[in-house]
Amino acid sequence: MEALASSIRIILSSPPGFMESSPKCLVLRSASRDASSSCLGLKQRQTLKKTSSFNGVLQKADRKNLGFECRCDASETENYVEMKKTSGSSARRKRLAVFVSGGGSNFRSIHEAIKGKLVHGDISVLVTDKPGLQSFHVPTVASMMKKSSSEIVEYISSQLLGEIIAVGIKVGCGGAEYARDNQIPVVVYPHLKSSSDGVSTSDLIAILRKCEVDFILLAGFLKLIPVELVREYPKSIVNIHPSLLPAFGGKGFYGLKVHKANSTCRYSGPTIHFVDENYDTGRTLAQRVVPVLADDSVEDLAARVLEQEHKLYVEVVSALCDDRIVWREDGVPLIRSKENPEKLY
Ligand SMILES: Nc1nc2c(c(=O)[nH]1)N[C@@H](CN(C=O)c1ccc(C(=O)N[C@@H](CCC(=O)O)C(=O)O)cc1)CN2
Ligand SMILES: NCC(=O)N[C@@H]1O[C@H](COP(=O)([O-])[O-])[C@@H](O)[C@H]1O
Repeated sequence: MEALASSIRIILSSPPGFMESSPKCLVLRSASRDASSSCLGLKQRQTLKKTSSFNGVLQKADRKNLGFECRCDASETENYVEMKKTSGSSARRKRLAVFVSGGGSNFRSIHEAIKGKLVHGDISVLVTDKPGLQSFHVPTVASMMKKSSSEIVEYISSQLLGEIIAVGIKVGCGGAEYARDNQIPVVVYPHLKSSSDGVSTSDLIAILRKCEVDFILLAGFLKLIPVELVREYPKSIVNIHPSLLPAFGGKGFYGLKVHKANSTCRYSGPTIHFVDENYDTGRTLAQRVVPVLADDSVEDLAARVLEQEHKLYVEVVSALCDDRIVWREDGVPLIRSKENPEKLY
């Protein structure tokens, strides 16, 4: 029982971005992260709901995503005036959609660069394949927590003000939480067959158009972007991959799996590429090289690559927002240097 108590903390309030809870609703934040989720930064929250209309509440919460107003920063208006003064053009700041599935550290570093005025764009919407709240039966929660149902019921009953009707787990991701904490609208995509969550590709395209999104940034997003979306945003979707493509790319190569495969080499590093309809086969735009050290663990290598990812993605997004991407006649995309406009790299 102590082990269970140590891995679950009870929060008797609704954290921001969480649906309103009834007096009998507890939010239990589980600190436990199993191996399969470690690369996704998966956090689990458990919610107890006295009502049987749990899914109804979920659907209402998720319907908000479809009706949300696209975000238009006050700062954006202010910067727009600034750009009009300096450039004399009526070009507005670029609008970005970021797609995540996990911890969202690349998303956060881009957002921080925007706040630090290193990137002259704005994030209008965050898209994630991780749904909001989901309701599970107690036995399912028990198997997720690797406990018996009676242990789950006994522990939670000991903490509860009333009896248990259902237990819900919030299977979210750090990126979505960061977005909610920073008032960035969150859309769940793709539509999940298992529940009412998520929008269809055509709905997503409509939302992105409504938000006047210029560029889509994939940052740890683990689903294949369908050809309809790729065609809707030609030369406007980029992805970051944690190896020097074409090495260790393609289906099955994501998260720590990439670093495990790469650990047999002497060098690694992030690649940012334009997205086509297949995994990791689009035109490479930028790369950075890091050494693979003899005594590196997979996690050591992942951390070294991730540090360079954050820097490289900010550099690339800055170039995208400044219209500094140049397509060579053979179809190779290059970046025009900010400091020396004569220089392409
Ligand atoms: N059309 C494209 N979609 C996506 C691309 C792309 O280049 N073109 N890049 C990926 C990101 N990625 C590598 O950078 C990548 C992500 C996921 C996979 C993968 O094998 N996924 C599994 C499912 C994993 C899960 O759902 O947990 C699979 O498809 O079986 C490979 C590469 C994003 N989308
Ligand atoms: N093939 C896709 C892939 O493996 N992407 C990788 O997922 C991680 C997401 O981290 P983050 O959520 O902290 O940005 C990053 O290392 C990114 O390169």
